[in-house]
Amino acid sequence: MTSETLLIPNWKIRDWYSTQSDSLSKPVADWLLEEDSMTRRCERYCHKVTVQPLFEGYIPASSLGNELSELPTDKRYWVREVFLFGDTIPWIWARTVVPEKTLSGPEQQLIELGDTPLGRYLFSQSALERDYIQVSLHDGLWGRRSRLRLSGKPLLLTEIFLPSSPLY
Ligand SMILES: C=C(O[C@@H]1C=C(C(=O)O)C=C[C@H]1O)C(=O)O
Repeated sequence: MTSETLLIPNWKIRDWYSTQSDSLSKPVADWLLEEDSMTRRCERYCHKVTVQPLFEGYIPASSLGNELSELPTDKRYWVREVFLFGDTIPWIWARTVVPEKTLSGPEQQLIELGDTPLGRYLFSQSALERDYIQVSLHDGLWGRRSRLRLSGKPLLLTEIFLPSSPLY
């Protein structure tokens, strides 16, 4: 299955709704409620994790869906969408939305990640906090949305677990 056939329609992300987490089986909950790096978790299930950026750039608030209600108002937002691969298999589609005000100081590195997994930066920062994790089930695919903070500055991370992911 090529990555092109796995594009997750953004409208699904914009119309995100959370699913009652009490409906989770333990194996699925272990994945979705992972507090540590998802990249590091995936590395336990393959030889190499790689990330393929699909989109990186600034977008206005008007292009965000209900992600806007989870983030402070800002002039524009840095959006990064990637596929995360376990060896050659696409396992996760991820979308990160970062208010421009978050991109101050060392967080400016977030716009220079390229094919470096976001987790390599996030989990090297002592000032990383996770406000919450919401879980969701869209068309049979489990997903989670985390609001993270770096030195108190927020960003929103949505991860959709693709059919070949070891979560299933
Ligand atoms: C956020 C992490 O990194 C992974 C890589 C991402 C990226 O490179 O944009 C996004 C989400 C994760 O699946 C993580 O390791 O927890």
